[in-house]
Amino acid sequence: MTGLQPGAPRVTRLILQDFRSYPALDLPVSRGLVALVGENGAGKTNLVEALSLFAAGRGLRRADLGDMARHGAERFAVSITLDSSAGEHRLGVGLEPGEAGRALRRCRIDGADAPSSAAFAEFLRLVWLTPDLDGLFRGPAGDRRRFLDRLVLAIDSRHGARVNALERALRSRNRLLEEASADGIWLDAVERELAELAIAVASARRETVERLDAQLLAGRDDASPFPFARLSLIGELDELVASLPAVDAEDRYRRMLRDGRGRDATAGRTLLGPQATDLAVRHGPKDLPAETCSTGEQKALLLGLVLAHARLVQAMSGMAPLVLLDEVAAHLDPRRRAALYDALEALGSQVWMTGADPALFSGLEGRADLFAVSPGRIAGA
Ligand SMILES: Nc1ncnc2c1ncn2[C@@H]1O[C@H](COP(=O)(O)OP(=O)(O)OP(=O)(O)O)[C@@H](O)[C@H]1O
Repeated sequence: MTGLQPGAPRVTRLILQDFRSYPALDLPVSRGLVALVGENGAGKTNLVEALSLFAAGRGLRRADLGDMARHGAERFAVSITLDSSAGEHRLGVGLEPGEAGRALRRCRIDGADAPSSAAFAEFLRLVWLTPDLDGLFRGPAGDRRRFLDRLVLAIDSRHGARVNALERALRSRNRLLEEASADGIWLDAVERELAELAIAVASARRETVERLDAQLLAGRDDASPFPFARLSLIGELDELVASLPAVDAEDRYRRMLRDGRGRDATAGRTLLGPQATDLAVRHGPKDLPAETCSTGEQKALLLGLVLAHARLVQAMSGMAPLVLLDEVAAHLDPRRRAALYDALEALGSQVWMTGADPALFSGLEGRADLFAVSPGRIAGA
């Protein structure tokens, strides 16, 4: 598989130092499709996790950086050489011991310090699918919100900072509501900030959901083994944002917050807002809620969604995103697996896949970089 669009960002070298199970690794990569094969616990997910650190926000395991340093090590470094239409660049992420025993995240671009991982968005975008997401449609709404925010983040790297600020503002309001003697002026100020952030978060989510839904619908192919999904947002605030200009929605939400102080104080949390939104997903061809579909159908739906998202990221950022598929091929029957490889080829992105069984990638000899992973090291297969 060549499959890579001319100019699409691709990793040509991955270097790890004391990252997870790898004391040191220097991996040259040449193709658009990269398959990592090895036994359970060999270190395949660790490698895609290392790449996920170049996305804004948390990595694909949502782990703390401190847990990523190899047991016994205080620091780690992950560095990639990235080739794209913007030329060749060296990007790095690491953890270094800082003052007073506090570890510090370091981000580097071509040898210079970068403020945060959001700065990498100028060079590459990432999307991923992991086994954790298998139960997404049946699981709690909070997991779908997190998934949704990750979809937004791949398009708009400022979304992570927005969501973090919203969570801080919600905590401040909830704390003030707990204090019986809370000063109304403080509450007004916190609610003003909260309303502004809430509308910004809800609008960014809405924009992504609308675009992605349109992308899914435009690419619908009823014969495809990856059925198209239909997406919508459920939530009172989302209805406000859909029906009013942003400034009016913000005013209305601020009033709702003020009127709901008593109710929220009793509940111990802010009941209304983007923290209560849910992402509704339907199986397009069957017109049924995703959570009522079979396990295999849900997986195929999710895969179709992630592939459409990758296309949307490309359309909006001008960059074919790196795609990380952890343990995805193993769940597919042979027809769907062959269709997946065709779809990935058509995507034009660099795609990193993991799997425990070499037979999963047997159709890809000569078309993909196949690496045999064993604890702490990798051999070309
Ligand atoms: N900070 C760390 N230091 C050293 N080893 C670590 C660290 N974190 C995880 N590991 C080791 O990495 C291994 C897990 O690697 P990984 O999750 O990449 O496996 P995998 O090949 O994806 O396996 P599976 O097929 O079971 O998903 C485990 O043996 C674990 O003990």
